[in-house]
Amino acid sequence: MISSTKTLTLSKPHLPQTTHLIFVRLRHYFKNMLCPDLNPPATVRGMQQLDRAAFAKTIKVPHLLVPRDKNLNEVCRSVKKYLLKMERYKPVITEEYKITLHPLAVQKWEDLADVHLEKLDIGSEALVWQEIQLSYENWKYDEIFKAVLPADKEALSSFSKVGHIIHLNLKDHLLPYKELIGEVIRDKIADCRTVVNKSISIDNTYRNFQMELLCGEPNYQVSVKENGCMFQFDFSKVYWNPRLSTEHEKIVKMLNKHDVLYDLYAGVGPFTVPAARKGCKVLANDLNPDSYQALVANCTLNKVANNVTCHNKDAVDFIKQEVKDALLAKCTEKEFDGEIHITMNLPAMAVEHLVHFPGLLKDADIVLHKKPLVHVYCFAKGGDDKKQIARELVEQWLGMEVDDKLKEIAFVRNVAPNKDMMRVSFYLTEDLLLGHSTNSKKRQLDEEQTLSEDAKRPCNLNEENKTSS
Ligand SMILES: C[S@@+](CC[C@H](N)C(=O)[O-])C[C@H]1O[C@@H](n2cnc3c(N)ncnc32)[C@H](O)[C@@H]1O
Repeated sequence: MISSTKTLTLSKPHLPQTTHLIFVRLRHYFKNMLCPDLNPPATVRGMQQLDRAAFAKTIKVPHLLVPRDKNLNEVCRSVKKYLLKMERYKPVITEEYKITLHPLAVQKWEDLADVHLEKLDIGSEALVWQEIQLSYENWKYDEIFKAVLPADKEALSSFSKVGHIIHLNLKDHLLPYKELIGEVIRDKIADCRTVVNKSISIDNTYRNFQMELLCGEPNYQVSVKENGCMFQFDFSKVYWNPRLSTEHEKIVKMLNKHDVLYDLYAGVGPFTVPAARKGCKVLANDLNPDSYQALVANCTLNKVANNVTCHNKDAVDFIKQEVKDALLAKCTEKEFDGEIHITMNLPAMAVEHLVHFPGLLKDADIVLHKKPLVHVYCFAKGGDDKKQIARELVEQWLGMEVDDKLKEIAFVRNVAPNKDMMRVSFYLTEDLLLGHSTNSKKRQLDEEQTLSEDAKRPCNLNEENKTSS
């Protein structure tokens, strides 16, 4: 089944601010969570093995018994805002001419004064308190987690849905509850068949999450839709992050039909495939053989294989061979009226690979007609000015300042406290590519030989994977 990928954030109760007091009060007044009777039984707190039966409870709530000779629909419309709304609970029992009202909103007949039931010839004797049975079915997953998980610790805040898989990144204090959390999510989220948690032991050269199955089928082959394209891949073997869909879209929107794209860490194709669908010619590369296979397959799936050439190698080799050859051809091609874009989305180490661009075309006796635009991603940690941190990282590895080359520095997403993923978009100028502007910083780095073999190694991103979700 094809499904879109998304990130779900659990609702958090928040306190009213003075200026919006009345509005917020109204909005939250009827929130079921404020009414202890409507919450799951207190006895479920701390439950680690899901016992659905333990959620059963009987409560007394107000009902309107509508006389049989009245128009039930008309009465329902009048009291609509006072209905008891709960998951899988029908507040109007047509056969019995009975309407369940919210116990916080209606405690006495006068609470219904504003709907003027007397005009419908209904008197106060119609309001009665009767028992109803609630069960596990009547609560959403966030209400269940609020009732079960430790009240004094950080709640489960968000998770991602990738096809039929729900992907969690549980904090340590929630690990004892992981099976329960998995089961509740599978029960409550439509289309969810598998729930996984990011595991602690990490081998993440290829940026795929090491995951532990919490419940459901051990089937990680997913089909997802993003930016109008379909992607199929094994989520346990490749990188896919639904939180990046907006960023992918932003880059693809920058591209025009006659542009070319060099996608250095292409993954399964979220830049490559939509770009090729626009008509761009794409050179795509990924080191992970599983990503490469999925990339090739996704190009075929989306009928864009003719526009894409895929490679499966280290990005450093790709820069020095395919990108170099392509730049030599495109930058000097007078008839080429498009732009050249280079995407480098491997935030933990792509900036290091920038060191291979200065002087990349140095032996060529050419005049460049185009300035390729690089979109490089990085993590900016600490400090207040993340744009400045990102810029300095790029300058450090490029070995020069980027004042005259900069197009944009953009915030992409927050990955951990005080750590943001950023994009620096800058032009590779003729001076840079021909090696005329390499400054002492680059020479110093070269001399120290810190970059030669190190920058070719596949990344080891333990730190990022511990914190980002
Ligand atoms: C953060 S993911 C980005 C994937 C995709 N572009 C996206 O936006 O979702 C980084 C990708 O780089 C690949 N990768 C890691 N090290 C690499 C290297 N040295 N050379 C080329 N690709 C590499 C990983 O396999 C992974 O697919």
